[in-house]
Amino acid sequence: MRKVIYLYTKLAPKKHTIILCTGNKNKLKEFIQIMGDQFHIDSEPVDLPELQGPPLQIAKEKALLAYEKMGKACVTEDTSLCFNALNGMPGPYVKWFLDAAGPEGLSKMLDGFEDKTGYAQCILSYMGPELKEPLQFVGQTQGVIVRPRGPRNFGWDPIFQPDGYTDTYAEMDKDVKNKISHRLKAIQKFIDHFLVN
Ligand SMILES: O=c1[nH]c(=O)c2ncn([C@@H]3O[C@H](COP(=O)(O)OP(=O)(O)OP(=O)(O)O)[C@@H](O)[C@H]3O)c2[nH]1
Ligand SMILES: [Mg+2]
Repeated sequence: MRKVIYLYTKLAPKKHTIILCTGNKNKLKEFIQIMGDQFHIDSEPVDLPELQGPPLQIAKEKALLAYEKMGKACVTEDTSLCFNALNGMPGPYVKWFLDAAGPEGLSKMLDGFEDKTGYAQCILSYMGPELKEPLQFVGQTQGVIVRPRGPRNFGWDPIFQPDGYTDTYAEMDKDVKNKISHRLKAIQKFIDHFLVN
């Protein structure tokens, strides 16, 4: 019996726990779908103030605030939707644009521009007691901004159509989004870093 238990713990080692500080249930869901097989994801729904500035700086401050609040190693995520015709805006401020204008209004912002291209960006930040500054992992997916198509349960998913696809993020199966998304790419870099270090 002892041998069996030993073998079992060897073959099925306990998953590492990652604490994700986010108030966004859809982000959490995607984290679990993407990395739930490899890690146990614990979430803390802390409402963190977000400062103004370049995306990496905003994400860094968010990670430091989360770490200060939690008092232990944790992960935060900051997501941007960037329009090339607007030199990257609304970017990290997309949440406020969405709240004010909805997906329609957001897509109409590009009506006066020929260039409808843009990109979704995820900055994953990890801060722990062994670090002076957060580690940051950036994932980007290029695409075009379209009029809303598909379910409206997650942010700007209905107006973002990734390059090489005819569906918006909202129209595609979750499995497909999670294989090409900005979030997947940032998580992949995060996992690669911790696997080699
Ligand atoms: O269609 C979408 N597909 C996505 O994959 C996605 N990821 C985030 N978002 C939205 O973009 C804003 C980012 O702001 P954000 O990073 O500050 O997030 P948040 O404030 O909701 O949560 P958090 O800061 O507590 O983690 C918020 O409106 C999010 O709802 C997405 N919308
Ligand atoms: Mg936020």
